[in-house]
Amino acid sequence: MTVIDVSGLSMSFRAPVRKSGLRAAFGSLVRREYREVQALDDVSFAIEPGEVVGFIGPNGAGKTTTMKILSGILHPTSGDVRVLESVPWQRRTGFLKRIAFVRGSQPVGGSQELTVMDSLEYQRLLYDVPQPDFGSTLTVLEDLLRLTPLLERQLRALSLGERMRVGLALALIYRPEVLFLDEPTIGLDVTAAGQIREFVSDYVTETGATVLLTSHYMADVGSLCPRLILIDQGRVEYDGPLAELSARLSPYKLIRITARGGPGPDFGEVVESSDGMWVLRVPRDEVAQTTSRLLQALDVVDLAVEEPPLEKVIDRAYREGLR
Ligand SMILES: Nc1ncnc2c1ncn2[C@@H]1O[C@H](COP(=O)(O)OP(=O)(O)OP(=O)(O)O)[C@@H](O)[C@H]1O
Repeated sequence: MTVIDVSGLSMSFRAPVRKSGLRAAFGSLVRREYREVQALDDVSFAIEPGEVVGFIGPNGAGKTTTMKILSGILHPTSGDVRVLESVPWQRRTGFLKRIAFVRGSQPVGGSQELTVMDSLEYQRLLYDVPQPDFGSTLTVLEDLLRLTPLLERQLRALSLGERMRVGLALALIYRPEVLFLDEPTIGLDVTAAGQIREFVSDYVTETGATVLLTSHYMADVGSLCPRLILIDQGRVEYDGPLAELSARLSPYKLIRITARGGPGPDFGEVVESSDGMWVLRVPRDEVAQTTSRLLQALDVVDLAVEEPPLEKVIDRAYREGLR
């Protein structure tokens, strides 16, 4: 069974046009002008059970709009969508209990006066989680998200990183099968972001959940998502393995070499060098041959072949497009 099936999805918003200045402000009270924003234009993709898919694109590409539609918050202008065989915007209780939508920009809603434990209890009642399941899931989440010291704290007193951990716990306490994660590491420091990534990876391994994840941080995408869907101006530009996108956009690999004397100019373009270490940019189909020549010609201490940094690949995709 396909978990997420999207076909010909389009969404346009009618946004009021407001000109600046007092006269224009009064004018808009009498006669409102609108402009049409085409956020999604004929988007199609399918996601199978247990897949973790990175949904990436520049600002305003349509990622959050798609997630809102898939989680039943927005009704699209047109198109067919099935998530767990349900139409999301019909918001059937049975469906809502099987999915979760977590936004890094606002991970915990509701009354900020409640403690974390009260909020978890509230979720238990709302989602009808049997007490034994609640207890066992909470034990796992406490451990994976290091929640124990936070349980008696009020939501309003949590730091950004703590809010994200709590937001995930609130979303996962009812064990959803499909997880929509919108920028789960936004604003977090390197360590906190790494912990969230590790948690998502463990959760997926343990539960087999299906995940659609947006992020502007390539570390999230690179470490969690074997498959990428790249969207730009509301249209899907790429859907496939991460490695293939890399190969398509960057016909080079990097050879990182530590050697006495240095490689010299005839082995490839040197893109970085320091203290006996050089990074060479070499066409993909010449990597094996260049590596063997390097090993024969030089006193090599260390050698590694690397993909170009994902940031560079994606930046190129955003700036130059894929068509
Ligand atoms: N409620 C709305 N009314 C009018 N336009 C909207 C509304 N919501 C989104 N849009 C527009 O739809 C387009 C897609 O927005 P969306 O938030 O889905 O982008 P995004 O890919 O999530 O961007 P970001 O990476 O900046 O979060 C943008 O042009 C945005 O301005």
